[in-house]
Amino acid sequence: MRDSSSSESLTFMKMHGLGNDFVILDSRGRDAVVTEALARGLGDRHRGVGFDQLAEIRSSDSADIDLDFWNSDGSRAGACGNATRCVAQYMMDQLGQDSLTIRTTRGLLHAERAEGGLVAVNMGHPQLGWAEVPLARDVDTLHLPLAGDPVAVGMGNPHCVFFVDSAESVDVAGLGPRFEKDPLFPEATNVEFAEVRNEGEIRMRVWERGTGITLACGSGACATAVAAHRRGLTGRTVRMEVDGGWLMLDWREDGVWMTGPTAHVFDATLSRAFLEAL
Ligand SMILES: N[C@@H](CCC[C@H](N)C(=O)O)C(=O)O
Repeated sequence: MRDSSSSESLTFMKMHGLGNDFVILDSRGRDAVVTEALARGLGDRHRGVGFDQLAEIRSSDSADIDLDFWNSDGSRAGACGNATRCVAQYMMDQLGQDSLTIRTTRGLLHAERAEGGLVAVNMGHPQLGWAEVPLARDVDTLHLPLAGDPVAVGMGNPHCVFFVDSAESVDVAGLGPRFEKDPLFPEATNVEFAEVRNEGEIRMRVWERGTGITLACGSGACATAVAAHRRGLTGRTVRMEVDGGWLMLDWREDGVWMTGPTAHVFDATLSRAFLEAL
């Protein structure tokens, strides 16, 4: 999907990782095209294309690519694990490489092909201090002063992880937006509900900041694995079942690795009329 822009139209890819779905624009070799209005317009599942996140690939002078993310409400996201894996798959195929370096606002990330056609990405070291998450004030990130005793973890974006007896019975649509905008999180937060099945397996459901319920959240899966290990509930390696399938998480010396599938659904072109109406 190169040569993706002209004054009249804009081509894009639709990909997903476990049903966490993305519109991806390849803007290498040209000026960035994404604005808040474009993200919101494209993110509309009725009048646009629909996505959980929009990712824009840019030329990089310090990595294979630079990568920026937006949520469907037009807000910026500092990290998106599943979109990073999808873009890595696309770029590794296109460049004929087995690994890729990606510069995001989170820092330099490393992705590589994994067994069985899966893609792994090192999402970096978790941010465990209150100011890094970020939180509004100095509190213990392992026991937030909120109902339900959640854990806060930053993965380049904020996460609030609740441990529950049954993930299936949680009212994610009701509780998610309530905690997303809690004043303890000055930049709002993603909200995860995790049921630890055993020390190597977690069931997790998620409410994403700026998007709502999604079938998977890669950075949320990383944050949940970190929170569970910090609480002494699991080892450093876990299998995680999300609504869209399974992810593997491994909190290593060099960061939190996440491995899972990606899918390229279609390529298409936005009409000039759509772009002009934004
Ligand atoms: N789906 C993502 C996370 C997307 C960003 C999030 N909604 C935010 O605003 O931080 C993932 O796979 O990590």
